[in-house]
Amino acid sequence: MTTADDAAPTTGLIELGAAPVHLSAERASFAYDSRHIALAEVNLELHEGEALALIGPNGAGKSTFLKGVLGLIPTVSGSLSVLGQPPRKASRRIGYMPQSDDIDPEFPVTLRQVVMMGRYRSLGPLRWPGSGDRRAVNEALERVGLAEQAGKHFGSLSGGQQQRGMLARAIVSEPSMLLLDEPFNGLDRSNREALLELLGELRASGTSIIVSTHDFEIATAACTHVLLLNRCQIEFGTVDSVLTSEALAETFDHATADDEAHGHYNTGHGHYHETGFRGTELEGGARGE
Ligand SMILES: Nc1ncnc2c1ncn2[C@@H]1O[C@H](COP(=O)(O)OP(=O)(O)OP(=O)(O)O)[C@@H](O)[C@H]1O
Repeated sequence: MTTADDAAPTTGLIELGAAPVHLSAERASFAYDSRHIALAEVNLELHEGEALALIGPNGAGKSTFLKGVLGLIPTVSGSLSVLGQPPRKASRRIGYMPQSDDIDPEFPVTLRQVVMMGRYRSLGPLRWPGSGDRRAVNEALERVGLAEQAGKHFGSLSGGQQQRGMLARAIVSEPSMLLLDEPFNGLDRSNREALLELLGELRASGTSIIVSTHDFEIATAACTHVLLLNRCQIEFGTVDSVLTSEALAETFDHATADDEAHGHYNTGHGHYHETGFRGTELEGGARGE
């Protein structure tokens, strides 16, 4: 058995002319405690500039996978290499936008200060932000269309603006890889389109992206690859090859069967019915029909 930390560092270049490998998982399994595997047997490879959508019901393991890539939870079997390194060592080169944030809206902090938090890891313990850091913050705010709000109290911004601020924080250190947990939730159409455009620009500059989403339209518009999950890998491949009605049925129906059989995890089956995810996208919008 190998673990992430045992994985041999690679140069990231697998063959002449190939794009560098940014993420490589071989039978990787993740756990929060020693008794329960939260997500089992992931096998995939993602290259520079590619984008991966994580799709599965509630409790399927999407956030768990992101935490595994960040090295916040261990790879308990198999191996995971991130940017050619074990996950914890690569985390400085990763930008992360969590699903919900820990910033109390009452906390007296400006948007500019929130974005500067994204520079602290690269600043190190004994260095104050310099002009380069301030320039990076301004540029990140510019990219998400919030330059004019920089001095505002973070808590006074709208929900969509706060989300864009968190995205600015995730990209301010120019990460090689960007992880986004449900970034499109609650965004209106124009904010969604602006985010899609920004993700396209980041990919064109070589950033790889992993995005957890419940939205097929986003997966198709923003991503090159899809990982279907339900506590284990159901399927991985290019968007066109994976988003078939059969694979989606397996991902979501399997959830119901397991949930009923074992009653031990939240599949979110009802949620997908309620939102029309299965009723609309699976039947009408899925590929391969
Ligand atoms: N901090 C934790 N400690 C122990 N188990 C956890 C923890 N967080 C998640 N899990 C378990 O790991 C499994 C996968 O959960 P995860 O949050 O990764 O799913 P998800 O696909 O991101 O769900 P959602 O769409 O609801 O955000 C679930 O069984 C969940 O209960």
